Amino acid sequence: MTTATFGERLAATTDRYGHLCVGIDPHTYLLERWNLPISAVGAHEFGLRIIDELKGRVGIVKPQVAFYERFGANGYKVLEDVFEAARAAGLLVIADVKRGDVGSTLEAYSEAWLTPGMPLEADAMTLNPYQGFDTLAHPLEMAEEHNKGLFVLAATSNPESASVQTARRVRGSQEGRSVAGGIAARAVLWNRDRFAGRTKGSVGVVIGATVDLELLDIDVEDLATEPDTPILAPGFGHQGAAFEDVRRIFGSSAENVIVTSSRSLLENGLEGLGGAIDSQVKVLREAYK
Ligand SMILES: O=C(O)c1cc(=O)[nH]c(=O)n1[C@@H]1O[C@H](COP(=O)(O)O)[C@@H](O)[C@H]1O
Repeated sequence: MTTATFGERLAATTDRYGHLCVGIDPHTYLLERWNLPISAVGAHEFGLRIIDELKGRVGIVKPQVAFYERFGANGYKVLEDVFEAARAAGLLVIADVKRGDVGSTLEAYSEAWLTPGMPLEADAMTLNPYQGFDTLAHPLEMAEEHNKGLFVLAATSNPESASVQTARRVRGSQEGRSVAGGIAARAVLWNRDRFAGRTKGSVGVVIGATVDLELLDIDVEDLATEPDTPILAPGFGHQGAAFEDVRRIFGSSAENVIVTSSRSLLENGLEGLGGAIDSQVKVLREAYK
């Protein structure tokens, strides 16, 4: 039996559980609100309790590594446990690491997060392509080899991103596409090349739900051409985008969108988390009807 690609596993997960992905982001103020210590131990408890609460409700988690990394070696140790618990619970794990560097160094990052059997193995990782899309050669090959996924930052949700990502590239004397649009186009091309004949690609892009797609000149329809390009979409909830607008924002690509949500769920405390998840799942179910 051949192993399913990341894109296929992602589609099976969203078919079963819907499009919500819960971000595991143990901010200091959230650890305080959850009555947990501001330490690796607190971040450990936080992650495990969220995973417990998610079982059977949601299919995808996205631990934000920075909140663990700040506790040094202990932070990494407990992150390994959080990944293991998530995997044991049958969740797809997206390591939110946003790595980017020269190609030879990025190879080591991708070995850490994408190699089967490594302590920090995840199903997918986030990558920063702003040293040039071609620096991603190693993670792209490694993801294909191990049936992993990648999410490449294209149009990020933060307001500061526009100054870089809306910039137009110049081709001869012609104004070309936006920087973000160029990144998205490369991901689409990669999927067409490497996943031809499949319905889903495994190389996704990050497009914030808060961005102005017209200004960026990104046509999301291009991402919904088989093999579809998955979209990791932060910006819902705390950053201002409304969950009910997912179809309006992403059009025919909405089927391939992972709706990620962290603070707007986690601010409800452990007692309120289950209810908050259920209500976001319900709103999304309506939006996808
Ligand atoms: O890659 C990401 O997940 C990401 C990309 C982006 O453009 N914007 C963005 O907010 N994120 C991450 O998504 C999460 C958003 O958290 P909330 O705003 O609390 O839902 C954080 O972990 C961010 O690091």
